[in-house]
Amino acid sequence: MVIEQEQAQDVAVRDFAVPVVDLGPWVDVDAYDDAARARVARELDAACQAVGFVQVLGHGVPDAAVAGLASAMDDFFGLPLPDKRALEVPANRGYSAPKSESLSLSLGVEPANRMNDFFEAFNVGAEARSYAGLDLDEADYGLNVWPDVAGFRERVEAYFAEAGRVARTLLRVFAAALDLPTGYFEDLTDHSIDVLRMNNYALPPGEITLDGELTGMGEHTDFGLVTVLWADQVAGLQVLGREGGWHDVSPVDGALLVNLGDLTAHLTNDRWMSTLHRVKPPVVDGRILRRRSAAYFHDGNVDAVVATLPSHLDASAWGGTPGEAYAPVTVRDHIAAKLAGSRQGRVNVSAVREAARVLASRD
Ligand SMILES: O=C(O)CCC(=O)C(=O)O
Ligand SMILES: [Fe+2]
Repeated sequence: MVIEQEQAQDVAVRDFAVPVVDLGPWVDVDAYDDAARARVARELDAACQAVGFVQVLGHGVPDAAVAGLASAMDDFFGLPLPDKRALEVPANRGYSAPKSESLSLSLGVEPANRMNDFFEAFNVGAEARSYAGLDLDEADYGLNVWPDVAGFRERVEAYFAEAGRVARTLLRVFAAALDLPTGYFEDLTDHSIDVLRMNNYALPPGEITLDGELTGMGEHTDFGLVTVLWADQVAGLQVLGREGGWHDVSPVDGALLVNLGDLTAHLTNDRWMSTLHRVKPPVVDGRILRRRSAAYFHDGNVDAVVATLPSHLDASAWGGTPGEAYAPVTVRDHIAAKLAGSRQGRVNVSAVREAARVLASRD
């Protein structure tokens, strides 16, 4: 019996793959028919159930926008540390120096070791004033700060607009995949808290003493509805499979990774997965290979209440408890609880289901 279980585990590890979905029919709408769009919705539904991570092609983001983002990141992260630290601000914006965030605390789990989260990041995002005509509070959104680097803001904003378009397109496909009208999520997202986090995984030059196993970014789930993740092809990203093992993930040429956040798990009562993931930078001769990624978080309107969809209240069909649903939560309260964990070192006791999965994966 034990051997059978081990063999099943081996097969699960071998067969793990992040599905590739071509979004073309939803991006280049005139070139495709409804049947093609329905097919994409079915593929996305299957991927969201099985893995919670997808690689999307046909997203329509020009190569030049991605190249511009990457070069802007290189220019910024190449600055001397004091110049970068001058852009540290209290809100979820600006610069975060290495080891200043602890993402596993956002789930209520103590980091497995003290070398956790060896990445630096720079965040920009939607500001309350981006949504003209709505009386929104800047404190809920945050104000951007920009480095004094020629063309940085233009390059980052160009990519930000493209990633936001992809995220909004994905929510239309999600609605179709969930048998809802395609505009269903617009009320939840028309003044969405969106943040682009540019990550740079690098150790300072010199010798490093490894204190336990090195982690680039601790295991976590993303907070919001959906994340559009550009990552270069340097190994490091790992995602937790349904069977409880960690798997390396590297995007195919031209693909953007997409993963679901907690709020989508809330909506679908865990039929779709807010998948745990982490980054393990490869250490070669005591040095980390540099790795870059940029995560566009599409989190939803600050005042939206996210509740399980009426069609998803009975979770028994996908292995859950009949009638069990997540408690409705506002986007504001959910994000605040998660950020208090990752940025202020406070354990987030409300993330019970995610924390249980992290702990199970360490056994
Ligand atoms: O670096 C990566 O590939 C993942 C980044 C990530 O998970 C995040 O920023 O939330
Ligand atoms: Fe993430």
